Amino acid sequence: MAVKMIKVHGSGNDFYLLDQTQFPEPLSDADLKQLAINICKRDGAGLYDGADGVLVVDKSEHPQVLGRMRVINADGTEASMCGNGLRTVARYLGTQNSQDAFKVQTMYADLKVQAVDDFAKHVPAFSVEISPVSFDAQTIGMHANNEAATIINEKIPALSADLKFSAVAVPNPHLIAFVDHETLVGPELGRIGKWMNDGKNAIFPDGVNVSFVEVLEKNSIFVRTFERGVGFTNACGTAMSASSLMYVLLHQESTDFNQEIHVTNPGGMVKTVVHQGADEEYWMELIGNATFVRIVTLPVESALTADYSAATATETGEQTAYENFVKSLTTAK
Ligand SMILES: N[C@@H](CCC[C@H](N)C(=O)O)C(=O)O
Repeated sequence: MAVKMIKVHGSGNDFYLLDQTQFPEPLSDADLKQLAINICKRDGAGLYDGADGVLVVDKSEHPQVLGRMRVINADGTEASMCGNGLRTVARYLGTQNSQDAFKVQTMYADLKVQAVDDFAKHVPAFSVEISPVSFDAQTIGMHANNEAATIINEKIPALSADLKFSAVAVPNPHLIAFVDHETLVGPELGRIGKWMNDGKNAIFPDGVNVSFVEVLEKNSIFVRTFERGVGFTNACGTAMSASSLMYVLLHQESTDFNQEIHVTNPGGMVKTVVHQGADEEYWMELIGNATFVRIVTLPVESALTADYSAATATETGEQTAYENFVKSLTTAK
């Protein structure tokens, strides 16, 4: 049996999108895990250029929901949410069903998605809802500062003598520190990210996505992320949304809710808007590219045994358009 997948990305955070409805029977969770571990490997060991994860698309029985997204990280673990991935799944389901605005089922919530104006020619874009938000240590899976119930802009001495962190689930767990430029590009993010995702540490036993954020100017931030289950990534959509939330909450003297925030990352840029709902709950809009790079086909058995000799690929041409878009951002500065 052949499997068809689309290589997609949002801000260079790249995935294989796998529609389970193409099979008479969906792949088992064990097979999905093995597939992700195999095909996502980098440096020529995986399928083409590898990936940060696999986005599994399936049917949803929920009302007004066009499909369900599951996120399998490159190491085979499952994540509760993926912001960059959700935009590409939204594009996929929207095209299939000829709809522009609908909901997608994710692990903890049915999230609103909507097609928006292209970022540039052949750079289609989507806006997706990021929620629910929680600062609760138990929800985040955090055991820090003598079992503190929340950590918002506070030092965690076990992690760093200098940096202040905020821990937030959106709903996947994030640890965020606002830093200067030197720290942003320095080794500290890798040290903390690797350590907090080693599966042995007592602070985040289930791992956490760690981001360093530099404020560039009003409503403009740069976010660099070490992702749980992946490592350094070009961009993490939920991290950029969580960082935008912390930016608004911690910089109330100069910004506020409902304002557009420009978020740059090593792979490109997105826009975010932080909202506070009627019941005081926070939610974010994440707006960015949803690029389809190539269509890949190979026998399922080959994917499960990491044999890519029979794989075929058709390029869409969108990657060149995306790279030109990113170049134009640098030239515009
Ligand atoms: N890249 C994603 C987040 C993927 C999940 C993360 N690695 C986790 O385990 O929580 C995004 O764009 O949000």
